[in-house]
Amino acid sequence: MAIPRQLPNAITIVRILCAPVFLWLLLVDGGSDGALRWWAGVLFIVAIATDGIDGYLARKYRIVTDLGKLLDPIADKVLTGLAFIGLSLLGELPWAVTIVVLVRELGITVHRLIVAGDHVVAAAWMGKLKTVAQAIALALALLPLWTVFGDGIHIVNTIAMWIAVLLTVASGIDYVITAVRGARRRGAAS
Ligand SMILES: O=P(O)(O)OC[C@H](O)CO
Repeated sequence: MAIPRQLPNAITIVRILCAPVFLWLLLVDGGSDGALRWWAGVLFIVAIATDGIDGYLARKYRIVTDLGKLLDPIADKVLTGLAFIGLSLLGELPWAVTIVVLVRELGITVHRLIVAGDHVVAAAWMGKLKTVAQAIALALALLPLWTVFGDGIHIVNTIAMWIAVLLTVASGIDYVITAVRGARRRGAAS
């Protein structure tokens, strides 16, 4: 069975378009734990879940494109970045955490775009693990689960967020080390 060649990239673009809608749902009533907050959390989970689907379809049907390779991580970062910003705007996450995450995400994105003409910086395994950890931590923080499980859930949320932030920093350092080693190798070869 064949699928339209542009389907994976179309899914990626839908993920980007979901991001502002999700942020609006989160902020529109001040982040209160009503229906809109639940919808914000559900939309975030559905949108971030498509991250696995577009990549899977592209690989399965051998329709991986350079555009897709660049667009896919950007779509993740728009969605997770707005989630971090939204939680900080609501006063539920320190801005220091959000800034550290945004600097790391922006850094790897700018690096990818700068070297794109020369080589592709593929997502490393630690980067993929980081995205999963961020998705779990953000989903836990966005859904008003305290209305179901009580305030104890905040301890789980805090631990999940720490794991996500540590992986974010560690995977950023991993990319820097890989980039420096690659530059040295290319320098030695020329
Ligand atoms: O390491 P990053 O920041 O490029 O993220 C990895 C991608 O999100 C995996 O889809």
